[in-house]
Amino acid sequence: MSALLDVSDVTLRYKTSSAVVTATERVSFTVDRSDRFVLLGPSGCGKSTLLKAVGGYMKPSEGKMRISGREISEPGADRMMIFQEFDQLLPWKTVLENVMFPLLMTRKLPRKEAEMRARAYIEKVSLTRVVDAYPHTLSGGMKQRVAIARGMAMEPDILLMDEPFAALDALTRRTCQDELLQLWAETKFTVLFVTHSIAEAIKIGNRILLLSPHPGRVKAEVVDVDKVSGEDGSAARLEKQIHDLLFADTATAH
Ligand SMILES: Nc1ncnc2c1ncn2[C@@H]1O[C@H](COP(=O)(O)OP(=O)(O)OP(=O)(O)O)[C@@H](O)[C@H]1O
Repeated sequence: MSALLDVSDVTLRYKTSSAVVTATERVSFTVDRSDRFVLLGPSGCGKSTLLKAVGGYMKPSEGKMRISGREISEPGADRMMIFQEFDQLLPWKTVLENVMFPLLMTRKLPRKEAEMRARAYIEKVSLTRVVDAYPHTLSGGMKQRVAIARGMAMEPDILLMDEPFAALDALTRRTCQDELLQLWAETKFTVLFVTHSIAEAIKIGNRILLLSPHPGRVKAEVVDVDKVSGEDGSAARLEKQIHDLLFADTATAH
């Protein structure tokens, strides 16, 4: 069976008026259906850039990206992005209207079905009681859950999440991580998740791709994370192993 997402030897560059910045170099990985695939690496290694490219917002300078066998050339409703920022919702629309918005914009569903679909996903993220509220009346965690409901309601082939919980306090962050895993257990969606937190990568991912510092290159892939971190004390051991892998060069350089 071929992979849902196939990233093959991808180099991503930014060309500014004064310089060319190589964000990632010859990165390859594949994501299968129902994977919780994490891109992990230090700040500046190109994780967000990779996600942007998978989203279709940036073209590789070299290499190819395919989703369900089709080359990625532009954004599409088969890939929904969820960002870190709390301001990704439309402030003049209610929670319900925000979740319905992409369903209507892309003409995926007629209004009545879109509303039913949106209400179902709002319930999944436990926000039914604020369905008619405006974003400015919600906490950061609630706004992120609305963004997740909006992405999931489109039932895309893959959800692209760029450090969605990074700006939350520790307790809310843990709750949101637990909720995401609960949602995954219910619907087995596919997610490509960016983080620079090793602990978050181990908690969220079943596979983790480790990227080197700028420019990002693949250092290693950790597979079967569920199995490893399910055993007693093994999450802590895995966290240390990943830390050592990620920072091996830095340690020897100093
Ligand atoms: N619009 C841009 N123009 C020029 N260079 C950019 C642009 N966006 C990012 N970069 C550069 O590309 C590299 C990768 O950035 P990117 O944001 O993808 O990294 P990241 O791993 O997601 O980092 P962080 O965890 O801090 O968000 C960095 O060197 C960054 O300065």
